[in-house]
Amino acid sequence: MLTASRCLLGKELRESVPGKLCELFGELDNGLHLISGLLPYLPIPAHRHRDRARQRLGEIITEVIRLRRNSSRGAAGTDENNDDMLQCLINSRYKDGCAMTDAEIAGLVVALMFAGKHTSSGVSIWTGVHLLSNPNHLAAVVAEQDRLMASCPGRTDDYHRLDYDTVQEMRSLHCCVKEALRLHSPVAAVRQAYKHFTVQTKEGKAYTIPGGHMVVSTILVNHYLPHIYKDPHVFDPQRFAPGREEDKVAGRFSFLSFSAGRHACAGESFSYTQIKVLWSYLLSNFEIKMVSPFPETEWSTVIPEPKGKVMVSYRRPLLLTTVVIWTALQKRKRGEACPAAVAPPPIVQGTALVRLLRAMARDGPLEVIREQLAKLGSVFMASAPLGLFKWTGNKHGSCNK
Ligand code: HEM
Repeated sequence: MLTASRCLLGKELRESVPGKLCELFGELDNGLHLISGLLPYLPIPAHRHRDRARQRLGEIITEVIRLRRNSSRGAAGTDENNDDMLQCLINSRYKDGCAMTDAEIAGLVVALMFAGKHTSSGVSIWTGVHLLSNPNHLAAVVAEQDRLMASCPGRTDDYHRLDYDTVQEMRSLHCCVKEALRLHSPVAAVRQAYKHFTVQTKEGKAYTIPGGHMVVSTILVNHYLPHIYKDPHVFDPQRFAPGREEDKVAGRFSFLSFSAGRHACAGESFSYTQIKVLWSYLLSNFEIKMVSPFPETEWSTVIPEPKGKVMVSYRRPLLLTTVVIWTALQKRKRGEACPAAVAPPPIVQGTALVRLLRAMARDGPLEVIREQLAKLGSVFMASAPLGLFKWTGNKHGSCNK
């Protein structure tokens, strides 16, 4: 919700009313029952709450649109400071040169937020569940994170800043998200046939779809066809890697999670980026283990999410390391005795120094940390086999082990 609201609705709403937005979108969710598909305005409490929330959302968003339109640059429709979807829609023009009304814009951004909410969160959870249950794939993704973070262009100023290009390079993580999508596609594609047409099965049997009929593409069934996907029930992200590319085996309709054709999902690229940013952040900062059993699928909801709670345990070794060493640095600065040895947990190994600086950079400007290190004149030594991380030898001579 937070990343989507920043990208789609803009920084005003992301920063000023994030809790309120979550609550209002939650009310929209609660108004989505199976009966809503048949009788969307049935006067039941869930629908009343939904409609009230929609109205409130409309008011909040149109207020932002009004402020932007009235601001000097917003009035010209070219406010480059607002790099979000809301501003794109404000700036857009119909073919006859007319701008969209505030109500149209508000309706579109609410629809976009809603289209991506459960789909992306469901796939994020499935991606995590599969990754945490497959140590080999998890190790490959973590190694990819380490490699890409080490060469991320933003690292000197703010080591942890992810940029768009780096996210696009996360091939292993991308394949894992795609494989989670294949196994747990959240949406079915529904189309109306305008004129009759014939389809043929691979055995050569022909079926005619009469014009006017609704056609539901059972994406999940397609994704488990063994002549397209080898061992279709197995989580195997490598099936999308060069050389195998099973998502192309049956032509351009082999992989259908985002549907296809003119009305394919408009948010495909955004979803991948969002889910990858989320897992990149979690995997770079936490050691996570799944402690609940592999979840079953909840088929009774509109979007099949994991049934029940998925429980994980997590710890933040970098933070611990940072706190221990940062505290010692501060003591040193004040001229107090510092510990003879600092021994963070065994997780601190080969890339410890890089990771340490990265973690420290989050607590304060890197310049300050560099200054601290220079003042101290310390040498950090990573002792990988023992998992110890010590500092030694400084010009004051009091701390040499
Ligand atoms: C993992 C996440 C997502 C999945 C699996 C997904 C899947 C789909 C599918 C299958 C359709 C086509 C439905 C049909 O053919 O009847 C669709 C349509 C659409 N999606 Fe998504 N979606 C996701 C995320 C998003 C996001 C984040 C956005 C917006 C930011 C979005 C915006 C849309 C829109 C606007 C359409 C309608 C396109 C049209 O009718 O022309 N989706 N999505």
